[in-house]
Amino acid sequence: MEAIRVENLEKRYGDKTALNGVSLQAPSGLITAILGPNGAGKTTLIRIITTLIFPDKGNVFLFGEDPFKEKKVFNRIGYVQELPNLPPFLSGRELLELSARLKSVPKEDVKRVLEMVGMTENANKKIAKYSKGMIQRIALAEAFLGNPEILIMDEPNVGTDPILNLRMRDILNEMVKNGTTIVMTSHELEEVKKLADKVFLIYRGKVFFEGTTEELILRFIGVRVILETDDKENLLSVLKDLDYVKGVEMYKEKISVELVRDAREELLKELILRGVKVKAFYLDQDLEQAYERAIKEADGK
Ligand SMILES: Nc1ncnc2c1ncn2[C@@H]1O[C@H](COP(=O)(O)OP(=O)(O)OP(=O)(O)O)[C@@H](O)[C@H]1O
Repeated sequence: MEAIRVENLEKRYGDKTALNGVSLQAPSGLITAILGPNGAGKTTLIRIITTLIFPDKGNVFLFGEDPFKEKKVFNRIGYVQELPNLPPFLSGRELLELSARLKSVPKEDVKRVLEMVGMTENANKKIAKYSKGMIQRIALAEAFLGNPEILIMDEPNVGTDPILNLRMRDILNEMVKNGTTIVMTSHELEEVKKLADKVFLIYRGKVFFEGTTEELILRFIGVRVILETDDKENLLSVLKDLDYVKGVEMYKEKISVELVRDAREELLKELILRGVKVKAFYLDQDLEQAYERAIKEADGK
């Protein structure tokens, strides 16, 4: 069953349409990423799911319940806002203790979440004195309080350093293993590629693509295999004979081979059979390029 279901959401700000009929489902116990260029409608969607704003039309269901009617469902959710605006006069620890009380989470959990985000040492400093990354860490810690069943994060990687990103990946994977459903928006495609089980690409208030990152790559780049060999001549002569090879591009050490269909196995067998010594053979996984092409297609270019 899906933890989050959104049906036909519409939202206008004056004459600006932010959401133009968005439907999506976030499957339970998986990580779903919402992608899209600036202004696509991602934050508007997250704000409606978390009931911070009302939609003009459409429905939201969290565990099958309407959160606009069943406020109790919020005890089961952790939420990280885009560019969190935390009270500067509190320390990180004070904020978390306050949140724990509001969420009816035992105070001891504050220690655990501070450790998770590496903020134990800085916990007693006032938020006013925190760096951007530290604020983000505390916002994440707040969302982790009480082990939420759904974790919703709007651009969690803004301001975070590579060490935290690495740690975050472990934390999120661990949470998912324990059954948490995660929904995040992000412009950090490398993080998305490593984390997301499913992505929704939003463009001008509509879902333009839904699938895995691999499917996004296959649809917008096609099947491209990257080969590395010291035996380029032999390789090229084999490739010339194969009707499923659409194009070949040469780079310094690599050769990119575009296929008309997913004939990876056949190609590898053929190369081995004809004695081409292949050092590396892998699918082109350039999510950034696939994303760029998807946006161009969405834009009708
Ligand atoms: N409070 C508001 N008043 C008026 N227009 C708004 C408001 N909030 C968002 N918009 C507009 O709605 C559209 C969607 O904005 P939204 O913030 O949801 O996009 P986003 O995909 O989250 O963008 P970003 O990647 O830049 O965070 C944009 O055109 C934006 O200008």
